[in-house]
Amino acid sequence: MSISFRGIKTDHCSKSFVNPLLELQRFVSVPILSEQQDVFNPTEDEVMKGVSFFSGLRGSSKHSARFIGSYSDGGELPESDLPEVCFLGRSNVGKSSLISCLLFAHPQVRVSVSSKPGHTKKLNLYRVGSHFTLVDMPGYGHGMPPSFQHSVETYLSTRRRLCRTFLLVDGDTGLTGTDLTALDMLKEFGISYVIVLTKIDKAGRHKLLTNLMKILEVSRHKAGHTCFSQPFLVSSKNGDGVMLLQTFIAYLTGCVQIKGL
Ligand SMILES: Nc1nc2c(ncn2[C@@H]2O[C@H](COP(=O)(O)OP(=O)(O)OP(=O)(O)O)[C@@H](O)[C@H]2O)c(=O)[nH]1
Repeated sequence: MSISFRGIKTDHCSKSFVNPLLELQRFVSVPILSEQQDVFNPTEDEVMKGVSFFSGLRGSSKHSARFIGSYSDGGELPESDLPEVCFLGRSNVGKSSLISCLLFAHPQVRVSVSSKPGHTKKLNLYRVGSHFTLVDMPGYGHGMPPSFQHSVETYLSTRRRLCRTFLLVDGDTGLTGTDLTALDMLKEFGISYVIVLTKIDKAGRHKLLTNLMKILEVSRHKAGHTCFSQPFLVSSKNGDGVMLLQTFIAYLTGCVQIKGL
């Protein structure tokens, strides 16, 4: 599948229609992803459909997003038949900021963000209409709550409708030792996941590319088939990559169909 993609870039959180991975590709002569690897490359029309699920507008019907609750034990979450995706990563990597950006069209939903690592102590659930649920997890590493391991492992091993885990890695810092431990855990649990590089606005192009290539190499060797081969690159500060990620989540949760997939 070809990876050409037309990006219409604006500096607005909900309007940044750009694939930062392909922007980076313009500066390297070798393909970042090989021809054989799966690529998520929706058309502009498909992106608009995906984004409409997040904005709450779908055809003539409207829906809203809401906060469901906070849970310190991964086994205590309310049962649901809706598909779910969760966001895992080091403390301060930008999980809550990304969820806030994904739910940008719903200012009534307050996602608490802090510059202090370890701010998110519980699993926080957000629901978009009656379509899917987003789960913000506590961060690992600095400021990690004592309940982290039990809570997150219970969640990952028991959640029936978990369709994908997003493992967030800081695009400016790159992979850390704790990220490698998280990759091992996901592999051990057989969890399907996708890597998301955050804070790409902070990283210079060279650093971002170096960190991205390292992640691709490690995920190829460590993760095998449980890791989706295309990482997503995002900035919650300027919205780059967010619409593409919204579309991917809408696709994973069965809300939109993407031609060729
Ligand atoms: N420049 C930049 N800063 C970001 C971005 N995303 C998050 N931040 C900042 O990073 C800090 C941590 O963001 P959070 O979203 O609270 O991170 P978290 O992963 O939920 O953190 P924990 O609660 O510790 O697990 C905040 O100061 C954010 O403003 C981004 O895309 N770009």
